Amino acid sequence: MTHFEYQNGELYAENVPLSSIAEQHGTPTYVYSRAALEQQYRAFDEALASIPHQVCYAVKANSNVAVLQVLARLGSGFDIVSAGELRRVLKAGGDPTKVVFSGVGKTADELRFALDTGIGCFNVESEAELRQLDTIARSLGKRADIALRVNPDVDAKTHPYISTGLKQNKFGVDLVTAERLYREAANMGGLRIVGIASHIGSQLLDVAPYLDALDRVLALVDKLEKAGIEFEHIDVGGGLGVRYRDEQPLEPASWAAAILPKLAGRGLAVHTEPGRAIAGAAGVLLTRVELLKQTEEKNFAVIDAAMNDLLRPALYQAWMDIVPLREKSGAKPLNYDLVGPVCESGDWIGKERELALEAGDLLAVKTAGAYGFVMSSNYNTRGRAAEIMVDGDRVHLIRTRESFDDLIRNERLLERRHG
Ligand SMILES: Cc1ncc(COP(=O)(O)O)c(C=O)c1O
Ligand SMILES: N[C@@H](CCCC[NH3+])C(=O)O
Repeated sequence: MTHFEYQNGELYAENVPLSSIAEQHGTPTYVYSRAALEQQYRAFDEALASIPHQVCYAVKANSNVAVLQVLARLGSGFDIVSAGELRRVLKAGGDPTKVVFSGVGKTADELRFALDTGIGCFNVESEAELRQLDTIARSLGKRADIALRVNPDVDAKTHPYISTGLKQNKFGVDLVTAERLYREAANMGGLRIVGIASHIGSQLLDVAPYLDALDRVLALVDKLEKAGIEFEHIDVGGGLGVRYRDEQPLEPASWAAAILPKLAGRGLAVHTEPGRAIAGAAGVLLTRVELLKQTEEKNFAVIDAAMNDLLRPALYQAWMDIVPLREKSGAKPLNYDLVGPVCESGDWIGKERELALEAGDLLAVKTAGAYGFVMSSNYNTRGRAAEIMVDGDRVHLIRTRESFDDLIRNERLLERRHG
């Protein structure tokens, strides 16, 4: 069930008409549904209920502290990739012992901070990181709980920019290196082996690559267990896709039903790191038509949301659904390219859409809750959008729109030269 639906020709978020939010808070504005976030988190939690498990929401998908707070209250763990994300989790009241730290470039300061915070697991992505973590942990008189992120070299059949489990990708360590490193890690005084991890890509629509990756990872687990190395958990990563257009994504329940038999009888807990599948359909981006512009070739609708607000179309040629906040009856649709005001030809949000538009119309870009606001920038000195959380009939402003003062606050004029 979606939490963004039309009632009497008006698009609602839960019990609130989105046009009232656009009128009160302006556009562009991201709007999230608390009920949708909760529903998706619970879908994963329940899908894995038959074995010990931890759902670690991938913070990078949508890191607003109110979003994290909603999930923390349900008992979610978190997959982080920076100290900044860890600070957000802590601010949101997340339990540090349920945090896993992924990422190919963790700095010494980040490792120290995460050790001091007592996070649940470091998902180590290289030999250099393994050695550095061991050294830092020993210098602090601690032992870091680790998993190696294994790169199983499987094709997740997704956009090349969001595929992560092929050997040409920068993520993780290959299976042969992982075996050697586990044996070495077992003798490192600053480390404690607790798990093994893999994450093969994002927006996956098929379970086959997960099963393929799992077979390869479990073969390594078997080898290492024979050598006396024991694991408490296996982290199967995130990556489950959502429907942007006509994709048929797997529900968490059918995904879990496919992978869990492979883990039966092993005594391993399972961790997963979904981002998009929890936050994607829980958000929309509200935007207004600034003006219409006809050229010889095209009908353009210039809207007030641009690539700096929502990068996915420009970066991945991603198709995202764009719908009016108020359905119009009788108006004749035309074929529009919906473009933003940024000075780049790649600045479009949708191409060749049949819509009946006038200046001032309000629109929603759907399924924008994941990799939306988090990938926004200040390009063209545009402030970042506001963010709103709807909860039943309540509307919470969870991030104010960035003002011009916010944008230039940290910049300094050169000091005048003396003499
Ligand atoms: C290590 C890791 N875990 C989890 C995720 C979340 O992916 P998704 O949002 O596709 O579930 C990512 C991003 O691809 C990732 O790199
Ligand atoms: N930003 C990507 C997903 C990246 C996943 C992180 N490794 C997207 O919008 O599809």
